[in-house]
Amino acid sequence: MRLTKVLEELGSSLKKYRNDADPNLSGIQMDSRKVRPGDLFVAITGFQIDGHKFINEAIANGAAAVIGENELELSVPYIQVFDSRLALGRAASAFYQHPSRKHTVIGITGTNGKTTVSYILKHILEHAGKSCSLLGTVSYIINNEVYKPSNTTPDALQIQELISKSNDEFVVLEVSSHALKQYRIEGLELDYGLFTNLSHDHLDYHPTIEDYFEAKTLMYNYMKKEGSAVVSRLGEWGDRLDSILKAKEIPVYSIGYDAIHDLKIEDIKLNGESRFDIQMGGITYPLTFPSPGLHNVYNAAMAFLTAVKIGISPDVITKALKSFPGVPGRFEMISHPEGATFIVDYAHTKDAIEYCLQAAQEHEAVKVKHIFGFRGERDKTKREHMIKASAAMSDEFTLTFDDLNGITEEEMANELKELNERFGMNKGRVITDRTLAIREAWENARRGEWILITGKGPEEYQSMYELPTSSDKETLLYLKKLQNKEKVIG
Ligand SMILES: CC(=O)N[C@H]1[C@@H](OP(=O)(O)OP(=O)(O)OC[C@H]2O[C@@H](n3ccc(=O)[nH]c3=O)[C@H](O)[C@@H]2O)O[C@H](CO)[C@@H](O)[C@@H]1O[C@H](C)C(=O)N[C@@H](C)C(=O)N[C@H](CCC(=O)O)C(=O)O
Ligand SMILES: Nc1ncnc2c1ncn2[C@@H]1O[C@H](COP(=O)(O)OP(=O)(O)OP(=O)(O)O)[C@@H](O)[C@H]1O
Repeated sequence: MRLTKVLEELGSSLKKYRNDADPNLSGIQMDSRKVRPGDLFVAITGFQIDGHKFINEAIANGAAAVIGENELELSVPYIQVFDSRLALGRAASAFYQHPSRKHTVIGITGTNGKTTVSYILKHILEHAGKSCSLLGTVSYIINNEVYKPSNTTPDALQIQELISKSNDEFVVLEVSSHALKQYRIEGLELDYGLFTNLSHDHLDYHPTIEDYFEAKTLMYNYMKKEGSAVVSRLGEWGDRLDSILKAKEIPVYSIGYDAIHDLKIEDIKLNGESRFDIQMGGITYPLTFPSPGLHNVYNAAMAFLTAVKIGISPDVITKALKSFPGVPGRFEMISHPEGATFIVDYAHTKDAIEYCLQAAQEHEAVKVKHIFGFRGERDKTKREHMIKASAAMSDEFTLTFDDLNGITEEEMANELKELNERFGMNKGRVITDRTLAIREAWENARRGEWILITGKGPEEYQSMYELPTSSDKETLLYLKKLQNKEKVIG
């Protein structure tokens, strides 16, 4: 593609174009190390490092043109822009010929539930005989091929490239607030924009919860003309978003507990699996959903309403929900030979912990134990609330290491001790070594107990383990195998 073709799409982000050569571009890169002859290099002012420092390297590697924010004279055509991240999205979309226009694209934002709702939607769509790509925290899946994720929402370049490879009719993608602030979905066009909920999280990145909410609303700047929103109005943020979207004249379909909503949830019965009714258009649909917990009722309801709007029949959706296999690392159960149940769950907010502990209680557990920790520098303000939730709803809990992420073992150990003393209500203790904490729980597990281990799904990049496994689930499976072996040998 010619450089001028890309330039046409930069719109108001273009500041200055300093060369009238028009090279044919063979690719786009934002990392100088990946530049091949004929590529367009986009220099990003990063959080860690300034990409403009690598322009010479990019040119030495054969860059045919460069986009950047600084005032520069270069030996190749240089396009100066106001914001390189924004320009990157637009340029990548142009280069890959606007791939999102060829698919029905569903963006999902919110604090919790994005991964779960995306998996439920993919399952429903496939049940209805349709194909669906998925981009999110656990994996990127395109044409049934699984790629290891770099982020919850990939960078703009990767999004456009992956979607351009997709032969699937639908694309479901998780849209994080980080991604929205960093223009990672610039150049993407959405058919449906889903909002799950908002709660205390990522306040290390967003100065206030208002800023966090505002970032979430940015997703709706990327709707196709005929696009619509599906909003959970089970909380105040959903109500606020509803007003904002109506002011923008974006059609909103909502879920809630009242008849004013397009989908009304009622008659919830939680006992391991979830049974509940959905009222839509004067018809009641009784549903069974195998993933435990009230939060999963909400997730299933969001997916139900979205699927109906897509045009899938409620009968097909009902059947699909009943056979939903669950999401890796979300309330995954591992049975203990003595009759206890271990659960691995990715809960890392106060709300998520409460939903999970409530779901364990629904099973009439003899005792509910909880093992969890905190990520290093991230979100220090939410730790107190997570401990309070656990102290209020579990019978006992263990604080342990999670990702240390920027702080030392000693600092984290002291923090766990101090937080436990202040907010643990004498129910907590600290075992810093996570593997040891899990092993200790495994060895002491008794019939009827539920032991919830939260904070880590299967995502490898979250791992802080050295040995012998890379996730909480693998640790449990390893202990189980070890115990079975010991039994055989004994
Ligand atoms: C803090 C943050 O959000 N950083 C994101 C940001 O990185 P950055 O562009 O600032 O990276 P940088 O290292 O400063 O590099 C600047 C530029 O120099 C370039 N470079 C660098 C070295 C070199 O030799 N040559 C070169 O050209 C780099 O390719 C880059 O373009 O832009 C990158 C591209 O989009 C992201 O991958 C990266 O996410 C990092 C890995 C990250 O950890 N982000 C987290 C906080 C995040 O985004 N999380 C959310 C979900 C959160 C949740 O819900 O739990 C997510 O969507 O994943
Ligand atoms: N609708 C919901 N409301 C509150 N908590 C939820 C909801 N759905 C899931 N959870 C809890 O949050 C955890 C993370 O769920 P999920 O991975 O679906 O969310 P996410 O938005 O993708 O999270 P992240 O952005 O951090 O990857 C789950 O393991 C569960 O404990």
